[in-house]
Amino acid sequence: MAERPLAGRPADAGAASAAAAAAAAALDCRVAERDVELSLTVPAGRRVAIVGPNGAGKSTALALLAGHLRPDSGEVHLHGRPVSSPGLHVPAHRRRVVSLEQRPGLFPHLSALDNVAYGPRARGVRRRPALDRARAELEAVGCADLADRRPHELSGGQAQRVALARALAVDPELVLLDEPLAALDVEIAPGIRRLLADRLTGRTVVMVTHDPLDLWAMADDVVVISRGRAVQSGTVEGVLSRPGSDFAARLAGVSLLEGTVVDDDELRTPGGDAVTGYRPDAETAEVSGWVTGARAIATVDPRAVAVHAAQGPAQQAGDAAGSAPNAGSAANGVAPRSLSSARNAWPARVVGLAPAGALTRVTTELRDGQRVDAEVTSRSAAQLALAPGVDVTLVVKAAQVALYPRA
Ligand SMILES: Nc1ncnc2c1ncn2[C@@H]1O[C@H](COP(=O)(O)OP(=O)(O)OP(=O)(O)O)[C@@H](O)[C@H]1O
Repeated sequence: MAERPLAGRPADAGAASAAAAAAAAALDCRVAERDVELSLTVPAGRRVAIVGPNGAGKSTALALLAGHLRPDSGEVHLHGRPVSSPGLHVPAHRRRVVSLEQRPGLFPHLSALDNVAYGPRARGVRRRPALDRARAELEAVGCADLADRRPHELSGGQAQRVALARALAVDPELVLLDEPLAALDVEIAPGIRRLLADRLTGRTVVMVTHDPLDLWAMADDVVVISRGRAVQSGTVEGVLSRPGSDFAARLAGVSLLEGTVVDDDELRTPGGDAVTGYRPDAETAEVSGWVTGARAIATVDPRAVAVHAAQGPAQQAGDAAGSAPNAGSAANGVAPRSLSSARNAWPARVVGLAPAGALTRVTTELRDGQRVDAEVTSRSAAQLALAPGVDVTLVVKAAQVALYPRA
């Protein structure tokens, strides 16, 4: 089994330094001015994405690894060697760390070939082998025919390819990516993403991104940070299939509801809505976390959510279950029961609409303010006259609501 990135505080200092010594990159430090206190371990050959809301501390983590920022306390290790610790700071240019950012940052007065050869030359490689290496790296990113061009003669995508060649020409121990696709046109980005995925496989990479496509295409593991602290980590699939925060849920494209366990297959939200679903973890050891009164989360795929005019479907759900409907509404503040074991019916209010390809994404709020997105055809959105402020009932099959104990 692959080693996992380790986020959060290690149990003791001995374990922490052992993990740091074994890792390709590790930081366990604090930057007081930014209220950032991060612990992160990146195993060799893994590509770890750091995600989180604006201001969470993602760039700070990259700056600590690159050597652009000194921690107030704690340590940064690269390949088992401390590079920042009390009384020690190895400067950026003496770390074998390269960064790819939104701007390629090529030297404007040098050709593409000389830009790529610059790194090996600066590390003492003789001119001819440095140029040979640069040609091979340009070839590998599909830019062999652009070797003689200056940066201003390259398109944005070509410049980013040359920047990748330049980064890899120095055999870095660690590659940092800070949203390298963010400034590219949507037609260009997919090709560069594939190239990065291909060229960075097997290398040790820490990337910052806001795009879930990047996670699936380029990352092995993901660390979610919030307010300067790591709050969840694991494989991309593990984190996105079981998001522990609203932020991770949005990345995964699902809505997240929190509540407390009331039954084997049901949680209740703070607003009193019953959320009936299925438990993917039920057969595993984590079953122990599912006890009445414990905190729990539900994830809901927006495409599984049907939007109905307020109250109507609750009535229908009750009819379908053959029971007397007792649905309340957002207006009267009475919690409607989930009227059938097969269905959920939640009163909600529309708070936003946005195009989502051929569909319309409807963002709604339950009575306790928790958000649930639904994707409906634009025709349905028009027929229901959906607009911010409109009360609706959301209907979701239990089979499409995944329930988990809260970690
Ligand atoms: N140069 C700085 N001096 C002081 N505080 C800073 C500085 N740069 C960032 N901060 C603060 O440190 C915290 C973490 O910022 P950081 O830039 O690392 O977040 P981020 O997750 O990269 O955000 P974004 O997604 O907006 O780029 C924030 O509170 C921010 O305001």
